[in-house]
Amino acid sequence: MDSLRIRRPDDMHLHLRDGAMLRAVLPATARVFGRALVMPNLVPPVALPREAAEYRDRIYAALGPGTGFRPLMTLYLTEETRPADLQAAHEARLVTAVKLYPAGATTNSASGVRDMDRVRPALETMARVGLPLCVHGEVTDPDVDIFDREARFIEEVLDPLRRAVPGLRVVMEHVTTKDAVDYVSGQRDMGATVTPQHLMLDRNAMLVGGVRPHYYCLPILKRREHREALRAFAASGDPRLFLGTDSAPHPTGAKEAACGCAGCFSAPVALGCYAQVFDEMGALGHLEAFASENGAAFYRLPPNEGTVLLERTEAARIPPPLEVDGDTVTVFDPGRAPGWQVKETA
Ligand SMILES: NC(=O)N[C@@H](CC(=O)O)C(=O)O
Ligand SMILES: [Zn+2]
Ligand SMILES: [Zn+2]
Repeated sequence: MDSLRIRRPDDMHLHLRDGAMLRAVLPATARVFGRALVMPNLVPPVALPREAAEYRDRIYAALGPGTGFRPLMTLYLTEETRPADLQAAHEARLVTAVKLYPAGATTNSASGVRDMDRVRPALETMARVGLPLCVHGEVTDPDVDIFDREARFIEEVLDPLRRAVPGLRVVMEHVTTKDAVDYVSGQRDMGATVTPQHLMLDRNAMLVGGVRPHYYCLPILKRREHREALRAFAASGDPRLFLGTDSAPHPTGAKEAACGCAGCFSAPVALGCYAQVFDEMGALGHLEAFASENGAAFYRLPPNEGTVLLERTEAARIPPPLEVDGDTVTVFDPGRAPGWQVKETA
């Protein structure tokens, strides 16, 4: 098979940022994806319905006319979030999900949750009205090794939370471990996203022969056996798993620094990277469900109209850095040609 036409996909985990960065990175996503679940970790966070509406309007303004792209908005859960606001934002169809960041877990998570008991009423309201919770699944205890933080989160936070609030639909975002795969598979009311980098790379790629800051993201790349578990899970066609790039642009200067920040800007090459992985796994037949159906079904949205045509190619090139505000944003490069690229959209 040298080309593959699939229904237009959705990116169910995307960072668009704001201002000049938003304008620079948005076209790469809007060209390929029908919709994207837009993460709320701006500074300050998108925590109130009014802020989500204003952010949505800024995204539409940056998009300009003539694209069919639609941002799906999220709210940032804080210990001050009012359950009534969540219900109203859900009923007005303003937001598609609510995002839980454990305080301090990742980029721009300082306003996140410290004490899960304080958000229990919000979670109960969400379960009642059918508003999903997306989680950044890492504990933040400084005594827990960074490579163990996802597994510990499942045990100590995620499973207790799901037992305490039955019926709450939860997406474990950017899964990185076999532990997450083992937990998610077989559960009801659960979804999971996985990024291109966690399917393609392990921690050796980041650390052997020199430190590669453009591979540094959170949760951090793990050892190979975890990557293999993620690839097998994707190749299995499990309907719980769907496409969420976690494309997370940062200025090149902020990544190539003594204290570089976390996030890979993968949007321009993401769909080709996923296709490459499914191809390597002999599972291209499951790519369309992963990219274009499972996420929409989880969020109870109709699938997109339209299609994208992917072609197998030796000539796929990683695009040059984008220029933003006197700096650049470096595009994720998995270190081998993605092997597939988007030829056209219809
Ligand atoms: N994944 C990352 O490493 N960074 C994301 C935040 C996140 O998704 O955790 C970002 O906003 O930069
Ligand atoms: Zn995250
Ligand atoms: Zn993210």
